[in-house]
Amino acid sequence: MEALLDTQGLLAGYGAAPVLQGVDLTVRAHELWAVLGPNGTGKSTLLRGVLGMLPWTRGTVRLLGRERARWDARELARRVAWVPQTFEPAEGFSGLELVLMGRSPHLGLWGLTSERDVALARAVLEELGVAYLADRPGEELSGGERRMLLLARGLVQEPALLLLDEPTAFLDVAHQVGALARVRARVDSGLGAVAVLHDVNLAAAFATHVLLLRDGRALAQGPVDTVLERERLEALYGLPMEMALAPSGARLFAPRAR
Ligand SMILES: Nc1ncnc2c1ncn2[C@@H]1O[C@H](COP(=O)(O)OP(=O)(O)OP(=O)(O)O)[C@@H](O)[C@H]1O
Repeated sequence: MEALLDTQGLLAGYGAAPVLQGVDLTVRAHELWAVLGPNGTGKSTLLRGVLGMLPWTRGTVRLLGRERARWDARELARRVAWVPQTFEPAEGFSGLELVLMGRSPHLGLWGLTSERDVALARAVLEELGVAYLADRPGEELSGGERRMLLLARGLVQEPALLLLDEPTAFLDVAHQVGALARVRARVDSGLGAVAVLHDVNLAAAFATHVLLLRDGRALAQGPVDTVLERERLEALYGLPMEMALAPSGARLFAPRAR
């Protein structure tokens, strides 16, 4: 199966010194990669580097089999969606209109949305349990409501590859689980996804694979069940950790408080 994303030896940064120091990552359809690591370690930089949004990157980045530099931006936006950490909605747009912006790479010459586009946007809002946001003014929304709209915008884009930067930040626990469950359902149907997360237990529950990133390098990467281990998480965060088995069989990780 052709990789949706393939980076080899990715170096990327903003100033003189690289933040990413040679990351290799291959993501295929049916895979949800969680990227875990301490603050400032390069997780968002990895997503931005993949998308070509940084002052400089070295190494190779291939998206759907083609070098990133050879993609036309609009063509790429039909295949790859990015859900950033935050956004400031321009004034005067409703929740539905903000979500519909995800359809723009698919629209024709005049940029007019069709009934199908609107139906799709409403269906995604419904699926995420936030249909009530459709008619709300974007600038009035809370942090969590904005996050749900960002995710909805990424999903209506109908990408082959979805890149999510902390999609669960600001969400209550029900919306965290709801959002990742919807992403995972699409991954099971053939989407490929990369999600920067801070919650190890959400990664354990929803990811198929994990990349542990520390100081711009991969500490470990691979299938979630083999890579997520207490000792590795201790090395990742520099903190004593505990692991327990829930009655369901799920592994639960927590920092050791004392
Ligand atoms: N626009 C920028 N210009 C210069 N340096 C930056 C810029 N954005 C990020 N950095 C630096 O790059 C490093 C990695 O940042 P990045 O945002 O990738 O970290 P992260 O792992 O996503 O962190 P967090 O978990 O805190 O979101 C940090 O040292 C940060 O200060």
